Amino acid sequence: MRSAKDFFAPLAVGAPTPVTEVPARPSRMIHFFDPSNPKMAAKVPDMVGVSDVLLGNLEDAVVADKKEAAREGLVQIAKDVDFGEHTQLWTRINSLDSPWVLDDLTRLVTEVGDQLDVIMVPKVQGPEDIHYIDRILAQLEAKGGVQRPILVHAILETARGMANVEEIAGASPRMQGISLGPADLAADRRMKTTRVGGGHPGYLVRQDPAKGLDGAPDYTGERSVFQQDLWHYTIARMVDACAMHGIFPFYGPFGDIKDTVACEDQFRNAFLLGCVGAWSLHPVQIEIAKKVFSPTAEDVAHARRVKEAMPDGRGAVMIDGKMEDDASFKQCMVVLELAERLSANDPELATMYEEA
Ligand SMILES: CC(=O)SCCNC(=O)CCNC(=O)[C@H](O)C(C)(C)COP(=O)(O)OP(=O)(O)OC[C@H]1O[C@@H](n2cnc3c(N)ncnc32)[C@H](O)[C@@H]1OP(=O)(O)O
Ligand SMILES: O=CC(=O)O
Ligand SMILES: [Mg+2]
Repeated sequence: MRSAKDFFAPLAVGAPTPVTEVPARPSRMIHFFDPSNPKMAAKVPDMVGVSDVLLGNLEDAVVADKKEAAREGLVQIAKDVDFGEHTQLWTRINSLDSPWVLDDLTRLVTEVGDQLDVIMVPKVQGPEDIHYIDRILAQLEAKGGVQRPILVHAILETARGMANVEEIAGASPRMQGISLGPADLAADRRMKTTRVGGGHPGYLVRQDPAKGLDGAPDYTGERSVFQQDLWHYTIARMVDACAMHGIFPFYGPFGDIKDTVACEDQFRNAFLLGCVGAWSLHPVQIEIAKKVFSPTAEDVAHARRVKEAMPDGRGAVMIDGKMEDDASFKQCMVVLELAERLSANDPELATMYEEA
């Protein structure tokens, strides 16, 4: 562990100074595209301003013989496309034990380092992986003359990464956030699922049997079942680790593209638990994330009323029959700050909140 006094010092001569606070930029959806897929790549310019984050994926879902094409495609996109002020460009590099990662980092940082906001690192096992990335990024930033530090986002998708999540979150001032990677995590944990995120009909609780006429349980009667959330523990723990270190938690992929209803539910669970965004794998998921990860007009209106009733955030008042005090005031401030930040980039949202 570095001492507190040199935590924010650059890790290579000539590298930019690390940030002391992670910028809170709108990141409701991290939209994945494969830069080696000409159809997807061609859509990137039109998605600027539509998606908060566009991520050129180099890892899983890109076949081995397309790895170089994906890397070069992303370099070209970063050079050609103006991402403007409101859309960030991220990449997901190959895993640290893969034959591609060193070239991913070297090529991208030295060639288009100033265009890249965040590098997502898959299968992070512990703080040592972030320390490795931290140092090599500093060396490459110095070599490429990169002006601002590239931030790092870890995917939580191994049991060991899960066990080390707090240390991962605090491993470097570059840490921007963490995403849950439910597909790899399920495999690594040896869960018996075959899906990319979301729930499972077999993971449920069943109502107790009613009593029969003889007072004994009637095991033949109808009983309600309630599907449970496979990811509750993991997301909640990730959210705490991120909040503790001032970085941002995200839900990852939802693979059932056609099930837009369950996708919205999964995203909303993550939002309510504290996540700021989720991955979008298909254009249809961008709108779902935008809807879910923007506070509702109703919540914004309520938060404003609480703020008006308690201008200094202290005391206790009744609003619509409910007690509000310092703690609910703070929750309202979280909602209002997010609404303000999002509406600064989104005139439609700004109008919706004005009219709320
Ligand atoms: C567990 C993990 O690691 S998850 C992260 C890794 N996985 C990914 O990144 C997957 C990204 N997404 C995809 O590859 C695709 O969306 C798929 C394979 C899921 C579905 O693709 P398709 O069957 O082509 O979907 P569909 O036919 O509905 O596509 C409609 C159009 O949207 C385009 N499109 C689909 N996905 C995307 C995308 N992510 N970004 C941009 N455009 C896209 C298609 O190219 C197609 O274009 P066209 O109308 O010009 O032909
Ligand atoms: O990379 C994401 C995952 O779910 O695995
Ligand atoms: Mg994965």
